[in-house]
Amino acid sequence: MSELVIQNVWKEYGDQIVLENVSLTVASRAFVALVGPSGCGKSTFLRMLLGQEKPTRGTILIDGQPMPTEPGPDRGIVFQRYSVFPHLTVLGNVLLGKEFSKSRHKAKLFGAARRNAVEEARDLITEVGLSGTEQKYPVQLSGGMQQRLALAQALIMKPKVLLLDEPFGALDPGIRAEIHTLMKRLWHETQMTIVMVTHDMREAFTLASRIVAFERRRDRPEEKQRYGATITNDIAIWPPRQAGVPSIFSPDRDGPVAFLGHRRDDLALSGESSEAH
Ligand SMILES: Nc1ncnc2c1ncn2[C@@H]1O[C@H](COP(=O)(O)OP(=O)(O)OP(=O)(O)O)[C@@H](O)[C@H]1O
Repeated sequence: MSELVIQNVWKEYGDQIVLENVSLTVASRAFVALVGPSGCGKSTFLRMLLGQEKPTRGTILIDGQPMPTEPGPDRGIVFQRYSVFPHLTVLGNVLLGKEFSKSRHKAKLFGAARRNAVEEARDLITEVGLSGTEQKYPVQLSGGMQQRLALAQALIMKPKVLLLDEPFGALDPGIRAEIHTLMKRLWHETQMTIVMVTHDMREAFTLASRIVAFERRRDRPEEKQRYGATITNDIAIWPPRQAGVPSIFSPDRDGPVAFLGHRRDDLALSGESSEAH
């Protein structure tokens, strides 16, 4: 639901140039997969989109505004591991964002606000296929279930942009395929803009609307530290994919789109309808 504009971004750590002159416009409701060799700066790039790291040079705009210098509720993130809190139950993990957004220090909700938040959290837990696990702790869940929980935890804040750092990298192939189907459905329902780092090209082609490859163009080993990675390939998936518009061409097309609360308002106005697809 948000456009990201990255303009001539460089990232350096001391003498090391990690990213060199990266420019990229990510359309609203796109699903971009970032691929590239290990250590080329994909996670660093994602952290800049989160607002956790600042570019050394260049600008990042979100919906035309400079990227805030701190993570905020409009940007969610899921990592390969450690996205969820081990000492909180499933319900507690999903509620956490809501609690912090109400009271940074106490992180508690009361009365009707709590009841509404609990209801919303339970709906989301059901949505990601974890119904019945509300009182369990992450250690009692499988890896795939923990990643479903991490998605619910990120989604409760209704982020406009979801950042995924190899979220399914540690999962077995079968579990991964299941969670891919969920991920696609959630993308269509929420119509978020998604940027996902992955090492798995099959995953990139299964999920993304666009694949962007980072690499060091100039690669003289003796000068490696002095060159950063930049975009060397940019592939648009055909037939085009867009959140909210499941494709009839896709062999693994998702079921009907239900919309998770933050439906794109102009969908009805433009006469588009998910039922038509
Ligand atoms: N906070 C930091 N301080 C100093 N150097 C850093 C920092 N974060 C990342 N780097 C360096 O930046 C480079 C890129 O790291 P990054 O984790 O972004 O790569 P990546 O492409 O995501 O790698 P991988 O695919 O292996 O996860 C690495 O050489 C890393 O050591």
